Amino acid sequence: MPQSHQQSLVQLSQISKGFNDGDQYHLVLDCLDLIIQQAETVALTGPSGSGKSTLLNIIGGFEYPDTGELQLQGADCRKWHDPQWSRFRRQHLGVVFQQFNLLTPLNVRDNILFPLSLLGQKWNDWCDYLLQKLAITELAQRPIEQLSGGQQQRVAIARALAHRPALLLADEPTGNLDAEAAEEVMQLLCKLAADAGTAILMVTHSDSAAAHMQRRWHLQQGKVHE
Ligand SMILES: Nc1ncnc2c1ncn2[C@@H]1O[C@H](COP(=O)(O)OP(=O)(O)OP(=O)(O)O)[C@@H](O)[C@H]1O
Repeated sequence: MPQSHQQSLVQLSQISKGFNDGDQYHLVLDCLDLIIQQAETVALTGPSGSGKSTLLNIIGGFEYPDTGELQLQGADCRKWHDPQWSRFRRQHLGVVFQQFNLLTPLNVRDNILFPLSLLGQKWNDWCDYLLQKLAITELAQRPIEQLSGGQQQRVAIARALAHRPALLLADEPTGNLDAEAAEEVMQLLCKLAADAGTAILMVTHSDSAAAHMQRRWHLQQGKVHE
């Protein structure tokens, strides 16, 4: 994949996306333009139903736009199909959702190892560092179902950053936590992403979570306002 220091990590040009609702077409994203630079952190806010998750899904290749251009690290993704998207996600993308999507039959360590093993990588010092910083070292052998919501959230963050992705997509990553835990997790997330050189695009309804990001975008009526 082509790369240079000046190259944007994510570039959306004139992206539109809508859904059929009965016999009505509902336009959700309306000719959106946006750029995310390498290692930049961005909060995405907006009313419920404004299209925040749809936008994240398009950038992650989980949904396709109706029209417009999407470039990731300079590569034109319009014609990508599953093998290319899967490869990009495995190598360059980390994802943290509100429902952590951890593999419940596995323990903490194996959940974090999983994305690495798909890349042919082994457990390494960075994994130990993630566990230590997230205060889950003691839980490494514990099955996921025996963890609290806050502990699972930390495992989800470790798993998302284990392969040092270029971009982390986070959808309400502190949505299940109380205010104090949310603040702590946001601080950790930002520090670890900075250590890994990872850019973040984070959907949130929380002003205090958004304040941790360098930039803040508000999505309303299909457009992003800064
Ligand atoms: N697969 C789909 N089929 C039909 N409509 C959809 C689909 N996905 C999303 N929508 C609609 O698109 C609009 C945007 O949804 P989206 O989930 O992106 O909003 P959101 O800003 O993330 O909302 P929230 O803050 O409530 O999570 C909503 O009206 C939703 O009903």
